[in-house]
Formats: sequence, structure tokens, C-alpha cells
Amino acid sequence: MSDVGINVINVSKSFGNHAVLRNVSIEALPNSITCVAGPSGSGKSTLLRIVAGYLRPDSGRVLINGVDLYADSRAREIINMISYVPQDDLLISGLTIRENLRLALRVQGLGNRVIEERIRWVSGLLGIEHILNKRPGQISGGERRRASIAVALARDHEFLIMDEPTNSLDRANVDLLMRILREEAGLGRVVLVATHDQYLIRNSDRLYMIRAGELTIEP
Ligand SMILES: Nc1ncnc2c1ncn2[C@@H]1O[C@H](COP(=O)(O)OP(=O)(O)OP(=O)(O)O)[C@@H](O)[C@H]1O
Repeated sequence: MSDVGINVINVSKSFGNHAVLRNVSIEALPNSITCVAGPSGSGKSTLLRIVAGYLRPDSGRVLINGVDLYADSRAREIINMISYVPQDDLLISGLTIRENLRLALRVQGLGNRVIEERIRWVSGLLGIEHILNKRPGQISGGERRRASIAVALARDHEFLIMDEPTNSLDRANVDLLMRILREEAGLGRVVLVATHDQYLIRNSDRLYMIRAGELTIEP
């Protein structure tokens, strides 16, 4: 076990008497793309929510760069360095995409000049300039997906965690996302993705298969 990156150790989680995750352990390292695949309802999103700091496991530990996410006072700093794209996009419906981006960056304490530069950069990268002044309810599912990914990429982050990022994306945008994930890993970041997408799975560096809350194949 390494003390850099993400280490999930024997994590279990139940909702009522439904055991959704049972003793799951995974490792996601810097410089690489780690995928979690498995059938619908197998527990992938639950695992990612736990790793992103949104859901406390019943037992087990999540160590990020050696810091216990649910037991260490330094967890806040670590969580600030996680960019998480949930399955249902995390955009604020009353704000335009530009305002969503500005808010996410301002929360991190970035200055106005840096914020505007990042927005220019990320909107060019993802081809979303034409929707910057629209609200999430005024754009397509694929555009919303790209806007959510834009927020994640624009933030300062060391860990990129994405839940089904290719949902609603067309082939060209899946290719673009794959190139972006590879670049993110190349910058030394930890990239952890839950996906059904065979293209992403084939191009990952490490693959975990999860079925009914248990790992079935370990790397
Ligand atoms: N907050 C919750 N309360 C009760 N049950 C939940 C909750 N969140 C998830 N579950 C249940 O946990 C199981 C796993 O759900 P999860 O969303 O983690 O699966 P998944 O592998 O991501 O599925 P999909 O590929 O369809 O997104 C499902 O049976 C789901 O109904």
C-alpha cells in the first residue's frame, strides 16, 4: 500500500439492511487512470461518493495521501483538492454556466484574473463558449455534462473523481474526455472513474470490477 493517492481499505456500507458495499479495497495512484466498472446497482456511485468525502462508510477507511478522510482533522484540505463530478451534474440551476464556474473557483479563494483565465481556458478546451451565458435548464444533457466536467477541471485539484462521465456524450466528446483524462494523469493527478464505457475501460491503467457490492477481479 502506498501513502500517496487514494487507498480504500475494507470499506462497507449498508442502507437499512441492504449491504451495498462489502469489504471493498481499491487503490488509485497519481499518474494513472483507475476505472471501477460493474453492472447497474453494483455500488460504484456509492463507492465514489465515499471516496469524494460525501458519504461516511459504516466501516473501513479511506486514506488520501495518507490522511484518513473520515477521522483526520486535515481531511478538509484534502477534500478541497478533490474535483468530483457526480452522476447527476452538480450545477446550480439558478446560475448561468459562467456563474457556476466563477462560484466554484471563488470558493477556492482564487482571484478574479485567474478565474477569468481559467474560464476562458476550460470553455475552449471543452467547446462550451456558446453556453456560458445559459442556465443548466436551457442546455442539452451533453452540454450539461461538459459544463460539469469544466467546473471540475477548472478548480485547483489533485484528485479527479468522475461518475459515468461519458453519459450523454457523443463519440467526439468521449474521445476528447479520454485525451483530457490522460493529460490529467500525466500532470501527476489521481484519476478515478466509474464507468460502463468500454473505450474508457480499455484505456484505463487499472481496472476494478464490482458486482453486488464486492470486488470480483482485482488488478
Ligand atoms: N441513499 C441511498 N439510500 C438507499 N439505497 C441506496 C442509496 N444510494 C444507493 N442505494 C442503493 O445502493 C445500490 C447501489 O447503488 P449505486 O448508485 O452505488 O450503484 P451503481 O453501481 O452506481 O449503479 P449505476 O451504474 O446504475 O449508477 C442500489 O441498489 C441503490 O438502490
